[in-house]
Amino acid sequence: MQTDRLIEIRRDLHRIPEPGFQEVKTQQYIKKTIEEFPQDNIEIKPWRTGLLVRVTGSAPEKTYGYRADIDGLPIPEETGAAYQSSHKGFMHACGHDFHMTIALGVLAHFAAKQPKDNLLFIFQPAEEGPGGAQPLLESEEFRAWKPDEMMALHIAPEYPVGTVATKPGLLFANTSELFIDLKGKGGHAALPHLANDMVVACSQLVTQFQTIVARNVAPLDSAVVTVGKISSGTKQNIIAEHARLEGTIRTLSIESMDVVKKRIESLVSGIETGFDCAASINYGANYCQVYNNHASAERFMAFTRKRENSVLVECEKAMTGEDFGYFLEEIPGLMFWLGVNSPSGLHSSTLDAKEEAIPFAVQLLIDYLEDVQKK
Ligand SMILES: CC(=O)N[C@@H](CCC[C@H](N)C(=O)O)C(=O)O
Repeated sequence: MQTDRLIEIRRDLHRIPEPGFQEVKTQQYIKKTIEEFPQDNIEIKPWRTGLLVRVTGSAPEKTYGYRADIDGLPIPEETGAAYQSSHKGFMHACGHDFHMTIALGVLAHFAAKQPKDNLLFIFQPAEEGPGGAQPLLESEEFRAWKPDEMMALHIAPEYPVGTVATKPGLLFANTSELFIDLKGKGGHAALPHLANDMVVACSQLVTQFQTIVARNVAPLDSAVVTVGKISSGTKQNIIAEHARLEGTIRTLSIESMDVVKKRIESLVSGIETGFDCAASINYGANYCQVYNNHASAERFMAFTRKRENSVLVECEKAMTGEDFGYFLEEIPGLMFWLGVNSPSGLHSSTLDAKEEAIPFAVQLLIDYLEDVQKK
C-alpha cells in the first residue's frame, strides 16, 4: 500500500476514537478498507466490535497471527492536528490508530500476494479496558482459526523511528484495575462535626497507598499503585458524602499482586474503622503479564538486527500492561515496541507519534512474515 494511503487511513482512524466494546465506526471503517483489497484469499468474521480476517495460504502448514488493538482513550485531545479527534473527550492517545493502520498495510500486501501459510489478522476491541483479548481467545470465531504463533507491536514514543525494542521473556507487567467507593455522611461545610467527610477519608487513603510499594513489596521486585482519578463532592460548601478512587496496580510477579491487593484491603478497612464510613473495592479488569516466547523473540530480534535501516534495542521490561499477554499465555509469540519519536508519552493529550513509523513497520512485518514462511 502506498505511504499516502497509509497516512490517510491513520488520520481517518485518528478522528474516530471510541471506548472499549463501542468501536462501531472503527469496525465499519476497517471492514470497508479491507473490502478494497483483493478478496480471493480473504475471509472476514466480526467478533463483537472487532474483526478477524484470515488470509488463506497457498500451501499452508501453519497459521501466523497478528493482533492490533482498536479502542481509544477518554482523553480530550490537545495536539491541534488538522485531523484531531472528532469525538469530544476521546483520543487515540495510546497509538491504536497506528496499530490498526500497520495491520491493514500488512494485510493489504498479503491480500494481493498470497502467502504460503495462513495469516490471521485480529482487530481486537477494548485493550484499554475492560479487556478484549481474554473473551476473544475463548470465542468460537477465534478457536476455529487459532494461529500457531502470534505477534503484536506497541508504539514507543521514546525511541526514534526505525527502532524496534523487545526482549525474550517478561516484557510487560501484571495489571489490575482498582475502583474504591467510600460512603460517609454529607452535611454543611460549616458543621463538620455533624458530618463524615469523604474528601478527608479519601485523601488519607491515597497518602497511605504510598507506603505499599515502599514498605510492603520486596525491594528487588517492582510494583506500582497509581490513583489516576478521584471523584467526590458536589459544591465547595458541602461536605462530601461519597468519594470514588480509580486506579491501577502493576506488578512484575503474581505474588506481589496478591501482596499489594491484601495491603490495599487492610488500608481500606482501616479507613472504614478510622472514619466510620463504608467502603467497597472492585478490581475491574486484570491482565496477565506479557511474556515473550524465547525462541520467537530471539528469531525476530536476529532478523531485525541484521536488517538494513532497522535498529534493534534489547530493552528492559516495563510496568505497562497489555491484554496481548493472554494470547502469549496460550500461543508462542512476541510483542515489540516500535519507535515513533514523540516528545509526549503514551496516554498524553499531546501524543505526537511520527507517521514515518507506519511504512517502516509495515515493511518490517511483511519482510519478517515472508522470511518465517520460508523456514
Ligand atoms: C500499553 C498501555 O498503556 N496499556 C495500558 C493497559 C491498561 C490496563 C488496564 N485498563 C489498567 O488500567 O490496569 C496501560 O495502562 O498500561
